[in-house]
Amino acid sequence: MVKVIIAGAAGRMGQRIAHMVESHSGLQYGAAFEAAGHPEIGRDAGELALGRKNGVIIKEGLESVIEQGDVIIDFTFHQATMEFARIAAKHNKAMVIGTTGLTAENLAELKELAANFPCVQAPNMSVCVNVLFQLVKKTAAILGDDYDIEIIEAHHNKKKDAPSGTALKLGEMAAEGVGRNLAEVAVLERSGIIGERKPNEIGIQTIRAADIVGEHTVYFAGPGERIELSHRAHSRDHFAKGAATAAAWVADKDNGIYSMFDVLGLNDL
Ligand SMILES: NC(=O)c1ccc[n+]([C@@H]2O[C@H](COP(=O)([O-])OP(=O)(O)OC[C@H]3O[C@@H](n4cnc5c(N)ncnc54)[C@H](O)[C@@H]3O)[C@@H](O)[C@H]2O)c1
Ligand SMILES: O=C(O)C1=N[C@H](C(=O)O)CCC1
Repeated sequence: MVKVIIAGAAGRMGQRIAHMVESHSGLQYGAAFEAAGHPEIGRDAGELALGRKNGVIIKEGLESVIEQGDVIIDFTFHQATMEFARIAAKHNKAMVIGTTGLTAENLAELKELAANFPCVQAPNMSVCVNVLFQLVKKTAAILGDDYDIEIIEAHHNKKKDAPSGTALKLGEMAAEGVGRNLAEVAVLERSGIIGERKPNEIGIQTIRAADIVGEHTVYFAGPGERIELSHRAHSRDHFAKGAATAAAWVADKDNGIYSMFDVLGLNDL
């Protein structure tokens, strides 16, 4: 049985991950922790997330629970994630990182740290979104340079990072498909007299509203017609289920960075 430590256990994702860990036959809810000063510290994590006590008390900080689990599942905030990755590297504990908003510097440091622990890192852990990533790359490769690529994402009004990690990954996959570097062609905002659209741009636009769980559409628009590839999340459960699947998968892997393509066997599509 793989024992899981849930970071940010009182958060929106932390609570849904508790359900998916409890219902996974190979996982056990080992420990839970929250940020210093969080009002749920000291509370039974099961009572909070599952509606029944499970004896896992929400503690303060990762160091206080690091020996109580085998895999840390982290859906928190990018600076906290990096702090946890440094601790995981020190203790050789596996990690599943779903937190988005990691900078290029964060990702470079994570890659170095992962020489000391096995780590699955992905901006979206849903099966359908990971299939969509591959479909977008294939579609971009088939249609080529004659089609304008634009991405729109919509999320709830509590989300802190923009564009979403998923939208950025969709942009990367589309860019790969047409042989471009997203960092060179991404357009994240348009306002004023901006002139005509450059043919190689990949636009990514953001909507934040109410309780939208997560929606992404990629446009491939040519003269007189377009394809729209969309994913709409109905709940957070498919992200949480993906995180649980990744935790069970990564527990016995060699040190290094893995993606959900590795976990789901989607690399060779
Ligand atoms: N990869 C995916 O599939 C996926 C899916 C959904 C959300 N996310 C990402 O997960 C992250 C969290 O999303 P959310 O909606 O659950 O946010 P949230 O704000 O509801 O939860 C985050 C939790 O982390 C806790 N936290 C912050 N700093 C901490 C620290 N230093 N130590 C311990 N706990 C800390 C907060 O107190 C909070 O409870 C975001 O980056 C989001 O984009 C990823
Ligand atoms: O609710 C969020 O926050 C989500 N974040 C991820 C992202 O930024 O792509 C995945 C979808 C939900």
